[in-house]
Amino acid sequence: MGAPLRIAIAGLGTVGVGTVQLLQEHAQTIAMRCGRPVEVTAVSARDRCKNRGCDVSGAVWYDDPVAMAREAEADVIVELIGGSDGVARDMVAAALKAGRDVVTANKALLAIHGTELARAAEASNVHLTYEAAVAGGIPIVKALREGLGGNHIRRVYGILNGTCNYILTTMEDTGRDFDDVLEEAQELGYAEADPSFDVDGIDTGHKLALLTSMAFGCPVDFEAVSMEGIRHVTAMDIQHADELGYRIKLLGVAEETEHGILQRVHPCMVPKNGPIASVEGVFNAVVVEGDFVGRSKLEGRGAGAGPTASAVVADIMDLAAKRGAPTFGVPVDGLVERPTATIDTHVGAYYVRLMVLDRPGVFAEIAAALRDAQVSMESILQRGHDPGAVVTVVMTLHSTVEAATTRALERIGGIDAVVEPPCMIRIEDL
Ligand SMILES: NC(=O)C1=CN([C@@H]2O[C@H](COP(=O)(O)OP(=O)(O)OC[C@H]3O[C@@H](n4cnc5c(N)ncnc54)[C@H](O)[C@@H]3O)[C@@H](O)[C@H]2O)C=CC1
Ligand SMILES: N[C@@H](CC=O)C(=O)O
Ligand code: NA
Repeated sequence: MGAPLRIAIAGLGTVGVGTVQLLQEHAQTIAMRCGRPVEVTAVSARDRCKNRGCDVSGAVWYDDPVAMAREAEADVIVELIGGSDGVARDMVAAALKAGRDVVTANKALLAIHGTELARAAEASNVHLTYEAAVAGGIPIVKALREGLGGNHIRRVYGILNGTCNYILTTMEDTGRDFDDVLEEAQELGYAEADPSFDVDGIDTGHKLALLTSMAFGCPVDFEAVSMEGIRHVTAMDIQHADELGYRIKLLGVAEETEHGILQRVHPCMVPKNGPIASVEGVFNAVVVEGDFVGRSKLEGRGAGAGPTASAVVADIMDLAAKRGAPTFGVPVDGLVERPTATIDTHVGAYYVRLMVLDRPGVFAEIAAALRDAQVSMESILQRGHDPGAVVTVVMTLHSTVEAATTRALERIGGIDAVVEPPCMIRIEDL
């Protein structure tokens, strides 16, 4: 048995406590598989006196995680605090500068400062690993960097946020309200410190930016991700989707297109019998399409203490066993800038829900707007009939370039009788 791998953990919340518990519960198995034990020698969190249900009394306590990253007697620094700037960024930078390997679950940090931090890791000849940061317990970082490394990847997509998938499937199954289900996801430890990151698609965007870099060998470009969340999806849309043969999922999609790499996050209607629709609750799924492997799908829990700790510990074990890869699959100087495509070049079909005053002539105005924008309608249905009152109109549109759909919907939104901005959800054959 080799010398212990000493680790210092900053952040003892949902993921930090889960990680300590896993390391303690499976200490023997981990030591056997790595050829050396893993010891937690230092910890840092906000409140030293808090009872967390895990024993860290054998570790040195630091009030300041940055000092811990610099000074602790540790080989690996584990950052489980969160946030793209402030203390998380400072402590990761300090650890890398001090020549220590870093494990983090922080996708916000890497999506924004990933290239700079990967460069710092290379300069110190250490590793920066982040399996927990993308799709929680699913080993997608390892799969992309290693298992699928020989492929030319054309598209990577999936359900990357456990909170949103939990909200959408619970709303669908129980008819409960958005806010009520979000609160439950927070209690279960799924949501980000600021849950708007989850429900506005930002967390999915962070993860997608990391997947894109690994899949396409380009620098992380979070700014290029088009993001839309699930706040505007109503119980009515979920019901309509069901009637049309779809389920609604928040997807992140990164794909090679004729205009460049398109990174997009938005709710989608996917066929009920397809491989994405069946992914429920806190589960995530990531699909990778490679030229030699074809389509490969990984599914598992995307959030919560246990699954996330599983991924953090996998990274720690790789470091203990001296297995490592460049942060984004190739050294930073080998990452190649690619042209980026914008969402208005996306081509696809659409579901549109309109709230309109029930009066003659409205359909003609809608049809004219679609005609002038060269958008072809597949179906239109008015739900209910109540002259002078507001009724729901549901349309599906044939495959069209998004710029045209946007143009048509802007005009439709301006029609007097249309009383709310149109709700548009993309339809994908995934
Ligand atoms: N909860 C989840 O399911 C998942 C979370 N993550 C990521 O893991 C990280 C941690 O998330 P959670 O454990 O859920 O958060 P949390 O809010 O439960 O825990 C954060 C911890 O950081 C500590 N902390 C905050 N500011 C600090 C400071 N200035 N100095 C020292 N300690 C400080 C807090 O005391 C707390 O112990 C985040 O980056 C999150 O995005 C990633 C995958 C899944
Ligand atoms: N808030 C995130 C946590 C994991 O990354 C999610 O819900 O997926
Ligand atoms: Na993962």
